[in-house]
Amino acid sequence: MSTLLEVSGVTVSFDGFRAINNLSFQIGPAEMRAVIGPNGAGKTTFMDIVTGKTRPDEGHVLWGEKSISLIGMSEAKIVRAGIGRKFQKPTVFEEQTVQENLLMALRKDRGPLAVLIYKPSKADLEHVVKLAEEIGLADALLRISGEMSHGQKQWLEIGMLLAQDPRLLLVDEPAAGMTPAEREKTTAILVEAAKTRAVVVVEHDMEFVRRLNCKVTVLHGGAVLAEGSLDHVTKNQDVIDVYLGR
Ligand SMILES: Nc1ncnc2c1ncn2[C@@H]1O[C@H](COP(=O)(O)OP(=O)(O)OP(=O)(O)O)[C@@H](O)[C@H]1O
Repeated sequence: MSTLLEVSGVTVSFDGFRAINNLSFQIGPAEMRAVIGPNGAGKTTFMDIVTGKTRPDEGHVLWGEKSISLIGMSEAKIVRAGIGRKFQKPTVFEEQTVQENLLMALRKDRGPLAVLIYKPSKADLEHVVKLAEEIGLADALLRISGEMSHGQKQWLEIGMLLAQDPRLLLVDEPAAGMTPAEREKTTAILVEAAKTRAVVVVEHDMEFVRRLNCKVTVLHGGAVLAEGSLDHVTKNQDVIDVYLGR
């Protein structure tokens, strides 16, 4: 398997406490991966490292075919390199419609003047329709985003990230606060997205992880405790002891 992201021997300490401890793992170019683990396992810190928010003390974070180091790269440059991150709370422009939000996400030139004089091209409008179909909001293009449900806002934000066509999408607890029906639809959106890019989902909800039907990495104490299918890792006694059995 070729590698899109390689994290090797990464360590991060906060005031002497090792939040990430010699962490190593790899993600392939079009794969879905779930990352699970108890509170404080280092899941958020791992995403902070990959997106350039936190700089590791040791180790390598290599990206793409050319194995470019992401360490020391600015957060904006990492986004441009093709890494998108979805935080837990949706951050759509509430007063704008779904279409306007998606158009804004597509825009390459975001300078103030460019925004003022922007008229969407036919190609941009068609692209937005396609994105809206991918996130199940094709019938909601003209709806004001702030009036939609929590789940719909989350899908819109996923669509806004997909508009940037990232090669890796990091998604933090997408199922939180969703109804069972919304969770199911979220699974479908992410599974579809992972056909053409890597998608890494951090999630506590085991039913959600099961439906993603993918390789699972269990973090504990800032390192990989177990890795494999969900059935494989949930049978692991260490995983039961530190996470599932609690
Ligand atoms: N900026 C920081 N300063 C000090 N300690 C930190 C900082 N960021 C994270 N930590 C600590 O590092 C450890 C790992 O935290 P992290 O948030 O990555 O865990 P997590 O697996 O995402 O947990 P959760 O499931 O609760 O979100 C925790 O013990 C946390 O308190």
